[in-house]
Amino acid sequence: MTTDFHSASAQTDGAAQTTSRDSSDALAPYDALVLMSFGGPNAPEDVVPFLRNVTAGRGIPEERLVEVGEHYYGFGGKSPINEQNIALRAALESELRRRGVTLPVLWGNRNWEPYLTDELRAAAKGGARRFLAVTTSAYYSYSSYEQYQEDFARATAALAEEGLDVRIDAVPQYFDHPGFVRTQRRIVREAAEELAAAMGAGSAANLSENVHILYVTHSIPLPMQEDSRKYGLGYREQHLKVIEELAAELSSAGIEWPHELVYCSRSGPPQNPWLEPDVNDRLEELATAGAAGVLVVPIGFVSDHMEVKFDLDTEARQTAAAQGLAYVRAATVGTDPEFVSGLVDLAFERARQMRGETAP
Ligand SMILES: CC1=C(CCC(=O)O)c2cc3nc(cc4[nH]c(cc5[nH]c(cc1n2)c(C)c5CCC(=O)O)c(CCC(=O)O)c4C)C(CCC(=O)O)=C3C
Ligand SMILES: [Fe+2]
Repeated sequence: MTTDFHSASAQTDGAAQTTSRDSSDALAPYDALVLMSFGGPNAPEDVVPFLRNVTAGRGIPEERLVEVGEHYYGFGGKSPINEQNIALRAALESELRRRGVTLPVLWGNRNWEPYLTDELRAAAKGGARRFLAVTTSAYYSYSSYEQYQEDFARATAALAEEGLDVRIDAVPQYFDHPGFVRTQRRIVREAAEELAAAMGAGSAANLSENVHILYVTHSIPLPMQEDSRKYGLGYREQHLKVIEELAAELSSAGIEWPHELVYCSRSGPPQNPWLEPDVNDRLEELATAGAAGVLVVPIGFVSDHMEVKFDLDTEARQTAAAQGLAYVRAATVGTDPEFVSGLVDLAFERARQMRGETAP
């Protein structure tokens, strides 16, 4: 997998030097687009060193690390996230080519190979200097946004020490961007029909049983939630804004199921408060209150990585089954063409701003 990437990057390093500005004007002054992500293990022997990278100095209890390690071992020690990022990188590249842009698309991570700093170094040695990053998180908070900004600063500083003067800018988070929201609208409509079909109804609008929608995102500690309010809308409220749009979409299709925002993947010491309720707790409560089915919509995640595969497709699905609830988990945006095209629109927009053609 890394081999694949390195051969792609070897080609693109050359391109950064030789590509004429003409074909790449839409992203000038940038020399490359960078897909920035979290990273995940590729094999069982990667799991412990990966978890050490993630939690370095962050006070995650040992029991939690063992538990999360088990999630990865349960999937052969391999996170799905890397293949998903390889696919997203390729989709971004195709969309750029379709629009006549020949710039390379690099892929770098915070916690596992290919590491951001290494990928930037290779590109910089090929002559690239200015990078525009797109991250795999749609929302603003310390973990989903600022930590990536810190990664960019750290990589830039490390390369400066080596005499490589690079600069990285990023597109804004995109939870409220049309490419993301329209894709989620389509996804939620399709998933509602899937649940209706699973429950034997002809259509979602005609489903008369007691069904609920649980929109799911990654829990964060309450102080991190509080801090995220500096972005205008806090982390939780950014999700509520997306949910409002999705509820309107469903309503226009005659689907008025009750819905709420719930959380998964809580970690940290039990005495520290995190955003609640947990998806599993709500599934049990809803079943007790007479619900017959649930639609779980992972709006907090852009692809089916470990939180989705384990916390939702494994654990929450089991909870629902034990309660006799019909359960459908909606797709994530993944490499949906409308989503990918929206990311490229954002990159073009950022480049226009950088060239002084539009106001930031
Ligand atoms: C908001 C948020 C996103 C954003 C949504 C997004 O970006 O999609 C996200 C993404 C991810 N988090 C991931 C994995 C982990 N996160 C951890 C720990 C933590 N996450 C937190 C928050 C978030 N995390 C927090 C506040 C912690 C504890 C403190 C800390 O350590 O900062 C831990 C340590 C063990 C544990 O405590 O669970 C692991 C292994 C993976 C990879 C999955 C894969 O391999 O497929 C991905 C994409
Ligand atoms: Fe996380």
